[in-house]
Amino acid sequence: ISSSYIDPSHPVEAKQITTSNTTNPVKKKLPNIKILATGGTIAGTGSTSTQTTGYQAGVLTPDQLIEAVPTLRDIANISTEQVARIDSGTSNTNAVMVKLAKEVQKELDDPKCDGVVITHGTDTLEETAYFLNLTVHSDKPIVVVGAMRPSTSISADGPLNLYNAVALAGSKEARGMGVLISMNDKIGSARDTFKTNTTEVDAFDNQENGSLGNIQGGIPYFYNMPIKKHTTESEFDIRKITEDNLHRVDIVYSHANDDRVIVDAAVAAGAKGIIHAGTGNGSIHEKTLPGLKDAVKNGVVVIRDTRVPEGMVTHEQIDVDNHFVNSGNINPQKARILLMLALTKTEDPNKIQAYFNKY
Ligand SMILES: NC(=O)C[C@H](N)C(=O)O
Repeated sequence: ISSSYIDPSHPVEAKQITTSNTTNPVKKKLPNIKILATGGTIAGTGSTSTQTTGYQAGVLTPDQLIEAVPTLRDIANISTEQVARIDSGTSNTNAVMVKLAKEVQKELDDPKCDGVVITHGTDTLEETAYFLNLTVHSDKPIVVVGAMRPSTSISADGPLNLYNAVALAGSKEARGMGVLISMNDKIGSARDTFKTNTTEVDAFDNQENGSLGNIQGGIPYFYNMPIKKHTTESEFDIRKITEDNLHRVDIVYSHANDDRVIVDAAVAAGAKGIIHAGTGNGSIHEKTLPGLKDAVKNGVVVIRDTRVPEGMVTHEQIDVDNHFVNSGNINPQKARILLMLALTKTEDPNKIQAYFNKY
């Protein structure tokens, strides 16, 4: 991999590599895959081959990414587009997600396109993937992929991750599975996959929700399918959503000695929704609770979620005393995505609870 990748001793300026819009002459039997690039570490460069933190994300163009993996041409007809060029930890926004989702929809609506791969920074990859899972309408494969080491690193993980993602996007097995996250030879659903490690290559996991499968030798093997509704069965539709439709939703992280200050600040900032990442089974500190009750009185929807990675917060019905919606087993950052979308339809906590049960 590293020999076909950029020589780490000579970090290359974007301009020095010939970029091209001309892909291989179309080979009949290969799937047509669109790569939509958004930046991230997969397109990042460092100043030495051992720099694995503090590098610059989103430097390489998508054509540079595919030039680094020549065997991609053997498995797909690839075309590329740069949708954003950001570090997803510092610069991802609702606007970027909306723009990307509209692009994904546009590509998949083209009968000639067989699947889409999105290259993305890993920090907020799970949020973008879940947004796409709930808003794009297509049963064609949609695969989101990133890397933990920059392209210039020894044993960079980007090339194989990208190869696997393209193989997955071109497979018939991935059809109808919703948006998939493919990293480190694993396949996970956008809903149930999340980042669990700050720097290691094996940074994404599904924990108790389980993975969907693995990729070996460029072949995807599925063992499970997502049970929660997605893509073609979703009530949310990116063709009808703009950035302006998405209300402010804040996440409040609970802790010992907590109080209502952050909740009040969120309400003052105009939040229409608050995800309360409580302790344990969605516990809310007694000093925070009055703030959340007042928020509800002011028309804010409160989701009772947890900061604990596994287990669920009592499901299926709202907290009748306080009109808080229970999150089920979705983590706070994904709950923010779902609540933003739910608020485009209703402010009724009972209806929003139904969305949390379904998606
Ligand atoms: N590994 C990565 O991609 C991290 C990077 N900060 C990003 O999210 O863009």
